[in-house]
Amino acid sequence: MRKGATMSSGDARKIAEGLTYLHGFGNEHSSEAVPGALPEGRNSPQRAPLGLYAEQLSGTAFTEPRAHNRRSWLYRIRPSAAHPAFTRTGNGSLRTAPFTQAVPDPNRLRWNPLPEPGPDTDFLAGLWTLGGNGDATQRTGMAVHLYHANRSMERVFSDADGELLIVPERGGLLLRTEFGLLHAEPGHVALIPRGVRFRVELLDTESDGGQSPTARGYVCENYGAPFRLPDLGPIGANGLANARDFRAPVAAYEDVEGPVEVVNKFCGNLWTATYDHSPLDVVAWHGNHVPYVYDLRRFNVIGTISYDHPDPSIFTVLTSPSDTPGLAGVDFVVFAPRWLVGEDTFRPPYFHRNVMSEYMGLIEGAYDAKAEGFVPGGGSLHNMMSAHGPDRETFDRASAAELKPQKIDDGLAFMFETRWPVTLTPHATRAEHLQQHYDDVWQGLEGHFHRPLH
Ligand SMILES: O=C(O)Cc1cc(O)ccc1O
Ligand SMILES: [Fe+2]
Repeated sequence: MRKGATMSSGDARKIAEGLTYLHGFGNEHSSEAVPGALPEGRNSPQRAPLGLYAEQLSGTAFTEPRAHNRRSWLYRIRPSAAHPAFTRTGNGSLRTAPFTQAVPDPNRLRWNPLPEPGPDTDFLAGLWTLGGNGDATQRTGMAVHLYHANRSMERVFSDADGELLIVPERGGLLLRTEFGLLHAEPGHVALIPRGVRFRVELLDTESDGGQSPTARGYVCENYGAPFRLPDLGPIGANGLANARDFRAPVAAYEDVEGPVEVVNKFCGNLWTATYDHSPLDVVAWHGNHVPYVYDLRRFNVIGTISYDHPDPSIFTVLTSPSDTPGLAGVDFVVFAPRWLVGEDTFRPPYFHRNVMSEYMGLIEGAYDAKAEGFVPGGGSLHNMMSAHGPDRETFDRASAAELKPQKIDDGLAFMFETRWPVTLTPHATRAEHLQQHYDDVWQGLEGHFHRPLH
């Protein structure tokens, strides 16, 4: 039995709240849980320190430009190669690109939150794929997943198909990774790089009294180039998500012998193997292919101080560039608390049709383009060129509002914006929580044209 298998969510919370971190996105970090575990001056000495095994984990091709190259060196009790064969296991509600089973839908679509999970649902079992694009085997595109869980994972998971951007909406998470531990609460995001093994444990909250923690949220699975911070151009050297606010774990390892189930997502399917030890056995590491947590409230929001509503690209936290400059495979965008001061300006999001496809979710509160129906844990999809924008109520209110400086601080929404249309999974098209009359929010936007008199 692994250490921690009987740990309560209260104990996990104590651990989560006591964690220390390394700071900075993309840094060449290093950490050792035992002094002397990290070799000096070379990556792969003839004998690694303390009898550990040295192993490289590559997130980009060896030959990619230095500025974008991602890899880490891990010094571990057993090499990752020491494992039995994987065999297929059920995929649950997890699906992978290419998404070919449903016809791509030009309609505006909106979902309520996932229903409560069935008994004994861990994070992996609770993943429910909404849709996506590209092809995981080609390392292009992305998938939108939601999750709901009511128990901590005991097994370990890794995703060969892409990196995972986890966006908790309900319930804190303790992420035990090969690199160490991370704590993510609603309002934070966690980024698990491709191939990194991890386990998600649920943290109790005051409201559940430690009895039955539940967790819910969103996941962007990015099959493409690893997320990076966007260039800032004329904004300057600072702003948006500041690199130093990304926190990486310090090394922490499990020295555990005995059966541990390890599940590997590979080209769309889940494969399982029972190891005779925990693969979270990394005693020291260095590199830049590392997991992070980031508090979205640290986002330095930049917007107009004169007039007009800037395009939401100004709210980009992380971007996965594609092979066309400026055209993201997927952008992760946050609508964080901010002041609106634009003069003679329709301040909420404008009406628009976008070549990019927009999946939006809500972590907390409300969103300034929608008066009702877009709720925390729910989501909307406005696919390529679909016409959308403020609902009628928002349009009426914002068109008449007195334009005093106004603080928007009653919500936290986000968007996964992707260059390819999002095709749904069959279960997303027929889900009970798919709203039936979303189009109605734009009903009653009547013509007010002052026609010229002839
Ligand atoms: O559709 C949305 O709500 C997202 C969005 C926000 C915004 O401020 C401008 C354009 C846009 O697509
Ligand atoms: Fe939009």
